[in-house]
Amino acid sequence: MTPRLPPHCPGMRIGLFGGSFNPPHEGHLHVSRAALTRLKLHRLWWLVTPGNPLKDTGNLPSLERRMAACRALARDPRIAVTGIEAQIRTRFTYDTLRFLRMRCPGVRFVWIMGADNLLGFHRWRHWRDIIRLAPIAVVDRPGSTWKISGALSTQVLAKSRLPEKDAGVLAKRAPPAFVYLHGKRAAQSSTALRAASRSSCERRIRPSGP
Ligand SMILES: Nc1ncnc2c1ncn2[C@@H]1O[C@H](COP(=O)(O)OP(=O)(O)OP(=O)(O)O)[C@@H](O)[C@H]1O
Ligand SMILES: O=C(O)c1ccc[n+]([C@@H]2O[C@H](COP(=O)([O-])O)[C@@H](O)[C@H]2O)c1
Repeated sequence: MTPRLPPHCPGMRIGLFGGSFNPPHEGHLHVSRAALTRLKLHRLWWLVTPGNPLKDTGNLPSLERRMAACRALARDPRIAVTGIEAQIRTRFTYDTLRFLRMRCPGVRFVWIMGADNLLGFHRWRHWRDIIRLAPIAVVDRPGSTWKISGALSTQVLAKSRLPEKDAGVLAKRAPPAFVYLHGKRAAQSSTALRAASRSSCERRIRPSGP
């Protein structure tokens, strides 16, 4: 199947924001707005993963369900919700970036992720090659800020780090190029939302006492 991609053209600056989105939440919107504004992007594509290769995906809702929830939340005309990775039959960012670079010549892609993902980035398949395929922007997240300085990936990326004030030119830089975006942080997480929905469900089914 030839994947259908959101509208794009050479010269466009497009952020790629991969995630499980199980479920999507305000934190995803916060990252999206920060990336669009501070990196001066024209568009942001949410890449809803068929399943993170490093997570247990046994209870992951279907791609269709997660994409529908993403569409309901991301009501910004600059954000496109996509299932590109399922269409090209991969779960690996390296494959996705290679595919998109080949398929969309002239488009300036930037890989976007939260700081927690940077901590485990050295476990991603071909992570050192990913760094050469697209500039990377990391958005700060509560719980990860102070830990990232010790991360192997941060140390490798340090050589290519731009000062935060230059974030607006990241998309035009040849990779490797990296920026860490501080500022207002969002505390929301899918884990917390899943836990909240489990406990409200348990309260509903628990007998109400003697
Ligand atoms: N509040 C947040 N602040 C910064 N980045 C975030 C935030 N929430 C999610 N992200 C980033 O969004 C991307 C997709 O994350 P994901 O869909 O797994 O959400 P999550 O809240 O991290 O989920 P989970 O709690 O299940 O791990 C990742 O790069 C993650 O770091
Ligand atoms: O390519 C990899 O090896 C790899 C390993 C772990 C995560 N990723 C990608 O990281 C993105 C964020 O995943 P998640 O589950 O933290 O939302 C998502 O696009 C995953 O496909 C990619």
